[in-house]
Amino acid sequence: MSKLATSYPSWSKLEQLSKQKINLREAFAKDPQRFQRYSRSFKGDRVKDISLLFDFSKNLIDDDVLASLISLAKEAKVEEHRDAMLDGKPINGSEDRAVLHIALRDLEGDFKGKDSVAGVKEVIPELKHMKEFSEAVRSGSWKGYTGKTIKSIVNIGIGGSDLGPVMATQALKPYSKRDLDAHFVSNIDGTHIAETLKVCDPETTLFIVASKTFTTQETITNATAARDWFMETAKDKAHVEKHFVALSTNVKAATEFGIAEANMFKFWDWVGGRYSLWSAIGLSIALVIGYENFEEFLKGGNEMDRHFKNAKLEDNLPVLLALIAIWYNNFHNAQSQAILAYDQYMNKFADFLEQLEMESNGKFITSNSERVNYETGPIIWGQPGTNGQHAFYQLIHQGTKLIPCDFLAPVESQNPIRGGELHDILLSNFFAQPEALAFGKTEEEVKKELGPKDAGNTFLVKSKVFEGNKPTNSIMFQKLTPGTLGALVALYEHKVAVQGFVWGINSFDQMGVELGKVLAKKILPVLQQADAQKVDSEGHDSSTSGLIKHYLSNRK
Ligand SMILES: O=P(O)(O)OC[C@H]1O[C@@H](O)[C@@H](O)[C@@H](O)[C@@H]1O
Repeated sequence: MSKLATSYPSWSKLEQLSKQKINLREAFAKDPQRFQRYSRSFKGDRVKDISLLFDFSKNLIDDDVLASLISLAKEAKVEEHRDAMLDGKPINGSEDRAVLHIALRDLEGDFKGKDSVAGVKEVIPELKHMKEFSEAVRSGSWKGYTGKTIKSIVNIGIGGSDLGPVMATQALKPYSKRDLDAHFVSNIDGTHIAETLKVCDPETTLFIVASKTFTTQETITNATAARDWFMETAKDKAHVEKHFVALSTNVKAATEFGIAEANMFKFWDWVGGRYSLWSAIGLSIALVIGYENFEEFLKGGNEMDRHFKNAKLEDNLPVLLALIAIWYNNFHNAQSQAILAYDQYMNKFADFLEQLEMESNGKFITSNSERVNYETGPIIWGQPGTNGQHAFYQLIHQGTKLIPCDFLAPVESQNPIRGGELHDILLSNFFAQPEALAFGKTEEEVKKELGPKDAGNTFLVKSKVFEGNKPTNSIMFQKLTPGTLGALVALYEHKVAVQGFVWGINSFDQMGVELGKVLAKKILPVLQQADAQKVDSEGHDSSTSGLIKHYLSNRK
């Protein structure tokens, strides 16, 4: 059973340690080996193109802090929780489910403990189905109802059934089949599907209805709208099977929607939505980058799984990433964390991590049903570099909030424009920003720089001071290959799990998304009946009633 994290001896020790201010200028000056001491490298042993360098030396840590964070992980039994997860124990207690996204990428059978869990043995046959189907569509042997090759795919899904595929297809665009357009429709705002259908041809479009539960209102409604649009041209229901496939754990509901069993790609209840891009939900990824590349992506995830299982805590990348974030979240009052990827292909990476981290760890109840008396998951946000530099970095450098940042960048660009000049400029920024954040600029330095003419202008001088001491992680990877992306995603997945283990919460349910859904379902009939009189009898507060009535009396 999980305890309150504040009950661990190391928690109090860390509270003490957080009172001693670590100054990064002094720490680096004192220790020429600081980078060597606080960085780790990681190489794939099966997927050879994976090579990561994780530098955490620009953090407000020293050996004492690090040792106490590691002790905290031990006291919270992170290794035992990890092993229970990898063994397929039902660690998602509120739903009594195993948490086995690792099984989806365990192609070589490294994790035996999970094999008795129902569904695990179906992973490989289901992958075979995805392989055959994606190859048929990509090669052109799968034809639409008029005998034409598929030119567009439209993934209709939301949350985990959207964000992972969107992020990964963007990230791996260099590996994509350029003559196959991929679209993603998620929002129930009719604009999303309308604008997508405008650029699609019913004869050459394949719709992928992606929904774990197959009950999600947005997805089922958008899929129904897509089917209506398709039927306007195709007329005959029998043509649906050439143009609609389903990705789901709910075979019954997908069948009721009219999707033939042969066009269903299954997964299992032990795959959480935000962990589902490795499952059938990744079909759009396989279609875009090809099955072999998709498999490399899976293998990259598995490289990180084995590292997570085998590396000692001091060298374990997900553990270190998690503990460092806990250090700021719980001992320095940091409310948020920024994800800053210096790779344009990763422009959806922060969006993806938003769900991964915030839906997983935005919880106030421990697995022991106690209310936590400490902060849990931070707010995750970000934009790719260098765009963010010209937008919100001002606040990170000189604002009043502490925002720890993860900087990520590839050594090799996929697009070495002007002989690599643009990439050098990009990377010069990737190196410069964490340096500026860590070391800042003192008043003396500002005065010196301004020279005698302006050094007496106090407001100017003070405005130009950078206090520095802002913590960052830097993660460099060789190149954004499918394997590397797999390893990076798994790195963050396990980071989230470790944090949940320390905070004693269940990172694998998402009860907090339910209440709003229930209330919306109650309000919808009132909007459909357009009965403004009835609104008052529905028992809403005056604000909600007022807003509904405003809508009903003003809509056309
Ligand atoms: O894949 P389906 O079942 O449509 O769910 C889509 C999304 O729904 C949300 O409310 C959350 O529960 C997410 O975790 C999930 O990914």
